[in-house]
Amino acid sequence: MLIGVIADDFTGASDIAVTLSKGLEGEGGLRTTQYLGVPSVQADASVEAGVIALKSRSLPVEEAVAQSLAACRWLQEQGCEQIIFKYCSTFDSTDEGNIGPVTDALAAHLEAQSVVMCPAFPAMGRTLYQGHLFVHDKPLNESGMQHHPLTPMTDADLRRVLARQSQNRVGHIAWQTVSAGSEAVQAALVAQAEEGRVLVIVDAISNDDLTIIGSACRGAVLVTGGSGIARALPHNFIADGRAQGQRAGVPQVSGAEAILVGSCSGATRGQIAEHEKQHPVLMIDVKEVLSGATGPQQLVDFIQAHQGQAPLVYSSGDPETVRQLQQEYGREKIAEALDTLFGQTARQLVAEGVRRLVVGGGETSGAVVSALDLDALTIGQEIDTGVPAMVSGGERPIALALKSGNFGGRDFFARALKTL
Ligand SMILES: Nc1ncnc2c1ncn2[C@@H]1O[C@H](COP(=O)(O)OP(=O)(O)O)[C@@H](O)[C@H]1O
Ligand SMILES: O=C(O)[C@@H](O)C(=O)COP(=O)(O)O
Repeated sequence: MLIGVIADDFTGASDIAVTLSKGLEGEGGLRTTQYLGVPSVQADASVEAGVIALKSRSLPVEEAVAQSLAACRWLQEQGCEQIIFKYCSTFDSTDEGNIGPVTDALAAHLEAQSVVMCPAFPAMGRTLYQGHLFVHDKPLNESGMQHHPLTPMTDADLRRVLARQSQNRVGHIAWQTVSAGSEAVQAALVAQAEEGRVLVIVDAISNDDLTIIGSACRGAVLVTGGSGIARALPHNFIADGRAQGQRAGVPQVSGAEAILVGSCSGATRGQIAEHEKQHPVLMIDVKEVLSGATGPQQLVDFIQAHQGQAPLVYSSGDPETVRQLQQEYGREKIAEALDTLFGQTARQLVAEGVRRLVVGGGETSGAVVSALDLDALTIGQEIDTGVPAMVSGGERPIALALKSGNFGGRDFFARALKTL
């Protein structure tokens, strides 16, 4: 294994897995496998990039650090020369962490002197300029992310956000340096290290910038960012003749279907509204879940009664509904109850023969996939930017699409099921 990724959520893991397997246009990427948690066995020798999906974005800091270090050690045991810590392109975190503390711990473990931190994902409108993160034409804190149920983002200056989370000094490499090329970036990283600035926010506003940064990261033991940071990293190994470049295969699975959605993002709510125009949709009443009046059986019954019609169940609410519910019951209590509900529903559905599953939301995907006890997923065709079709191993494979809340076109849900 050449590149090892520690991803802080499941949708983020599949986003970077498809990026590594695609590589640069016309060249191809690495043979990539996504693992669900830290594997207890060795990886298959054919794997060139291994992505470990954790559900650590919203864990207490100590647990997130411990799990990330365990993942890092396993990846090192598999021979990885470069570790990537993948977080969200909208830098989803709280003032306590977990991006800063996890990067601090990985940098210390790997003895990295300066670490690139670049969540930019221009293909999805996330650009980083003068240390400030934008989502299309809005600063992060006006993009809708200020309403996120678990990790509300209220500051677009990532240097400030990171300084609140990290024990290390935070540095910055501005776009003007990036645009001067990879040697300029390398020299700037050395200069930052000499000043003791270990965590270095690096601007990027285009794929060309990411290619320059990727080239500057040749030989770096630790790189961090959104999936965009990985687009040019396979090239370093392919150019050295250490990998051949490959194209993603298309998984084919037939069987019953379900769509489970817990993301409350504006994009996802728009996709649900679009889906509802032509398909059966069930809204979950969160209060009834908390009182025990609604459980997995109702969800399973709905999905089974509408097989073949792309049935969707969702808990998603608008910012005002979420705010009121959280005020009344508490953020963690709701998230835990919904995670349990979606996890149990998915388990029952698979036991009853569902084989094609689409999930909306990172935490929600983590809850669903963890409940299914899958180990490794093969990466297939990209359905929409950052969302691949994936297939589990074993005699009864399951096809999955795990959609980040903010990703996908308006008709994503129906199209995803057709692709699986
Ligand atoms: N109606 C709701 N009210 C409050 N919280 C909700 C509601 N529906 C879902 N949630 C919670 O919101 C969070 C959404 O996070 P996630 O699944 O990661 O989506 P995203 O990909 O948009 O971040 C989950 O923790 C989920 O349990
Ligand atoms: O980088 C991204 O935007 C995604 O890969 C990601 O991490 C998605 O997280 P969620 O929006 O919580 O699904």
